Formats: sequence, C-alpha cells, structure tokens
Amino acid sequence: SPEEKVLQHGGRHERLCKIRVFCRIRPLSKSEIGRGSRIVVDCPDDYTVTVESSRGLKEFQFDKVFNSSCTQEDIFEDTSRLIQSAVDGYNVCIFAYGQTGSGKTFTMIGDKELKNPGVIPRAFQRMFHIIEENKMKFDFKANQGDSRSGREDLSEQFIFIFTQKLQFHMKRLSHTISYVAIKSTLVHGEEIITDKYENDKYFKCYLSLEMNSESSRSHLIIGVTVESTNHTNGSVTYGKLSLVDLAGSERAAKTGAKDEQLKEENS
Ligand SMILES: Nc1ncnc2c1ncn2[C@@H]1O[C@H](COP(=O)(O)OP(=O)(O)OP(=O)(O)O)[C@@H](O)[C@H]1O
Repeated sequence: SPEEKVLQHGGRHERLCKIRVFCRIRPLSKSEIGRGSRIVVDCPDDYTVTVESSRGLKEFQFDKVFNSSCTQEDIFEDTSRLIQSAVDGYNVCIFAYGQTGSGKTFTMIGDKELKNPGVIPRAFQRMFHIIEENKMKFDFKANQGDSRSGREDLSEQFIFIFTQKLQFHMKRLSHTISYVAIKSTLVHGEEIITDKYENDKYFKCYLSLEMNSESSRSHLIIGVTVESTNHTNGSVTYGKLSLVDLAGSERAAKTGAKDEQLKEENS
C-alpha cells in the first residue's frame, strides 16, 4: 500500500503514487489514406491534443503528447527510467488504453517482425542490461492466479520466451490456460531457459473482428517481481513491473466479439 511505502521510503511518496498519462497519435494507415480519410487530431504543443468533432474542436491535456512522427525510441526514452525504479524496489505499471486499431499493441509490443520493438521488449532488454551491469541473479516466472478474487487471473494469459540473444517472443494465450510458468535465469550474462506449462493450447493473438482485421481481443499483462538484496546491510526490497496491453476500449457491441472472446475482453 502507499502508506507502507511511505514508511519505507520517507519523502519519496509523491514519486511512488504518481500517475502520468501520455497520448500517442498514430499516422493514418494505408487503408485509411485509400478511403480518403483525413487527420482530425492535432497537437498544438507537447501537452495538448485537439480533436475535431461534430460539436466543434475539443481540447484535452496530457502529461505529454507524442505526435504521429514520434518513434518507438522516443516513447521508450520517456518510460525507460521506470525500469530502473522497478529494480530499485518500486511498483511500476505501464499500460496502453484506447480503442481498437489506435496503436496499443504497436506501442507496447511492436510490429509483427519486431523491426520496431515496443515498450515491452525494450523494457526487458533494459532490465537484463541493468541486471548484467550489477551482476544480479534473475529469477523469472509468471504470476500465479489469486484464488480469492474468484476471477481468472489475466496474467496467466501469456507466455513469453527469451532466446539466448535476449530477443523477445510472445504469444497471447486463451483464458482457458490453467497454469503457466516460465523461468529464466541469467547469471553473469549466461542465460538458462526453463519453461513449463500445463495445457499448451495457446492460440495466436490476432483475431479477426469487424472493427479491425488484426484485433487482439484479450488483455495482455506481464508482471515481473524484482527482488534486490543489499549486501551491505542484508535488507531486501521488492519492486514490481507490470506491462499491460489492454483489449480495445470500444463498446463490445461494435466489435462483434462473442462468447469466450467477449468474456475475456470484459474481464
Ligand atoms: N505509431 C505507429 N506507426 C505506424 N504504424 C502504426 C502505429 N501505431 C499503430 N500502427 C499500425 O496500426 C495498426 C493497428 O495498430 P494496433 O494493432 O497496435 O492497434 P491496437 O490498439 O492494439 O488494436 P486492438 O485493440 O484491436 O488490438 C497496426 O497495423 C499497426 O502496425
């Protein structure tokens, strides 16, 4: 809880509780250009977005606005210090929210070929870098479900694999997965990968829907807990990094999602 952290960290309360909201504007896609669509969003400065609507120009304020020419590097530059914060014992959550096709998956994961990797693979690269630099030991496993909540644990909906070159691959899993645990150990730059999962019926993350031919109608939540031991005084701190690519925020009726897909999307 914030109170506990205040006691632990004294005056750093503000930093611990701070929420920052960024807005990213994506460029028009080829199909939008083909349909003759035009841009109705503008950012007059780094903090303001204006949107043309039937009731006039609407203005919104953000902590930062990234215009359509901003790169994946630009986005990560502004979030990367949070990775160090997680290693330092803070709880950090980065999530993407927006309607289908707005660019959440592109921002968080990247394009399919990973030529333009997004926040998640970059975050892991940065984390491995910090770990290697500090000669730390890395223990990595998927979160376990919280049986008290009575809900299916969303963090069980993923599987991620690191190759020896620390490349990042990921597959979204259906919520029917009963248990997933991936463990990866990195000691002094040498990586050992062990993985284990019961029920390997994962399915491809891209599902075709009425609003977006490549829509991912599931939430993706990756949680990493970082345990750091101070070898001078033996104190142990825990930081948590949660990286989330939410399902589209539009009304379900518009998407055509049904049954299991709809259940997963609503959770
Ligand atoms: N900043 C960007 N630059 C270039 N292409 C982009 C950008 N953002 C998104 N795209 C492209 O736009 C398309 C839709 O983006 P994306 O799949 O990330 O949307 P989404 O918000 O995750 O949608 P859904 O909620 O349905 O999963 C993709 O083909 C993606 O590659």
